[in-house]
Amino acid sequence: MSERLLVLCRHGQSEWNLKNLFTGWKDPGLTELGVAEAKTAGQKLKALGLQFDIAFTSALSRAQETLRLALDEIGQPNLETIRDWRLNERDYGDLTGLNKDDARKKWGEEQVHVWRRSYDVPPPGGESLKDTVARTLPYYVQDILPQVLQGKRVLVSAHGNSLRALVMVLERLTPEGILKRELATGVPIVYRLKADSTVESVHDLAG
Ligand SMILES: O=C(O)[C@H](O)COP(=O)(O)O
Repeated sequence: MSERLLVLCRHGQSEWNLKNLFTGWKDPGLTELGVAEAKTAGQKLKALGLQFDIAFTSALSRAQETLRLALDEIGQPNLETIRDWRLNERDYGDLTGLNKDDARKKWGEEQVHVWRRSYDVPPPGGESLKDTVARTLPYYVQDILPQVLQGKRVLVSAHGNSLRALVMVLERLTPEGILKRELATGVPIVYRLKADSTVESVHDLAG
């Protein structure tokens, strides 16, 4: 029986995560901690005996670098990898580059939380989670899911909000449910899917 294995992993801490800046489509590299988180992610997957047949990542270097470091740990440095902008972080629009605490002081805690975590309220000039779902979900359905259903073991290295978009669909979360769903940096989530593409099991490798 095929495994129908799908692992989603948010990139390790980036330079802008450390500085607490809205990042979106900007392309900072990983911090030392981010590098360590990426390696730990690979070690955890290896410890579970997981191997992969194909990987997907975004067009941004923090996700690509996380994938490279994790695959080195797993012992699959040359795994076939597909990069696509549709897995990029949500575009944070006019907030990009601003400090998140400064934004809270300027617009208030509640407004900033709505921009960061609501389903359909976009930050000024940027993408809502709904807009992000509108590009990541078709990509998942057309390019990633068929590989999983064919029995390929799939690893996806991407971003907090592009992965929240997929988690919302996989875990059938409501717009209220996704509000509270946080993805930690460098923590793989291991899904096994049923033949009908719904989730059979989910295992968050935090801690
Ligand atoms: O783009 C960013 O700033 C982060 O990667 C995700 O930020 P968030 O947790 O504020 O959505």
